[in-house]
Amino acid sequence: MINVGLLGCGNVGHILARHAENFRIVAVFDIIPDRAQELAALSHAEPYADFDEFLRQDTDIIVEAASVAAVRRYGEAILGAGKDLVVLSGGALADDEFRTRLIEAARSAGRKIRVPSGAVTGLDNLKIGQISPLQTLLLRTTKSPGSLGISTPARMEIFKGMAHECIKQYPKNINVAVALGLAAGREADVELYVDPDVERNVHEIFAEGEFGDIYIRVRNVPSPENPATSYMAALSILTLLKNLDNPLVVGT
Ligand SMILES: NC(=O)C1=CN([C@@H]2O[C@H](COP(=O)(O)OP(=O)(O)OC[C@H]3O[C@@H](n4cnc5c(N)ncnc54)[C@H](OP(=O)(O)O)[C@@H]3O)[C@@H](O)[C@H]2O)C=CC1
Ligand SMILES: O=C([O-])CC(=O)C(=O)O
Repeated sequence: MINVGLLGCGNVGHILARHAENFRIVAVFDIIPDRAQELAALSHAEPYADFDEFLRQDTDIIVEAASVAAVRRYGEAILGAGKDLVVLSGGALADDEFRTRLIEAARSAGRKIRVPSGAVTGLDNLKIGQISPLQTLLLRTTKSPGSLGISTPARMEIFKGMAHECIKQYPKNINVAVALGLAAGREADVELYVDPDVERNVHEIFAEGEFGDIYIRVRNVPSPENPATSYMAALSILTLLKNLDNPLVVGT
């Protein structure tokens, strides 16, 4: 059984706790200690208000489901402590200098940084872009205005540009764009829309290269406690944890 340390006790943290079947959450940490206490009670884990103490616990892997800021603040320490790290807030890796440092910390410690597919599909074979560069990589995301704290009567484009700029402006909403780029070996262009007529978080991926072209549309059900976060993101981490020890690896 894999011992997991959970960094971030919000919406995704709760879904993981409710479905912890082939792993055990042993330690939890959140910037808000009451949230850690509450989730610890639900998952039979120990809550920690002190991050260093959290890190000293007997965990194999730390799952980050907190924020871009949390990855930046704690990522290197987690790897340095000899733990693997699952990064859901992959937007933190848009910063070249930080990403290089984090990868170096993982290499030195002989550990892995795992970026789950999160709220999209297709990361597996978009990796062919690392071999045969993609000419086009575009993510068009549409969410409800309320999930971004915006009010508008009609569909509205709120961002158009590169992923590393978009994640600076919307760090809780477009981590998927950075993950796409990391998989494909080139940064994604992003168009971000809010639309009062959508009830789902819609991610459309357009890619083109020597291989041909791809169009993927993911129409995600928002998760119950945070409509900006798709339920699929939590399922993606559960799947990653389920397969960690599986000798059979399917998908590129
Ligand atoms: N890659 C992907 O596909 C996806 C990524 N995400 C990302 O995953 C993360 C988790 O999502 P979700 O569970 O819905 O978010 P929530 O806001 O529901 O939960 C996050 C929890 O982590 C806490 N937290 C934030 N920063 C820190 C920190 N520095 N140290 C400790 N705790 C911290 C939050 O506290 P507080 O509320 O005070 O900030 C909150 O309690 C978000 O960053 C989100 O953007 C989400 C969906 C898809
Ligand atoms: O959950 C989603 O649909 C995407 C998301 O919030 C993110 O990538 O940060």
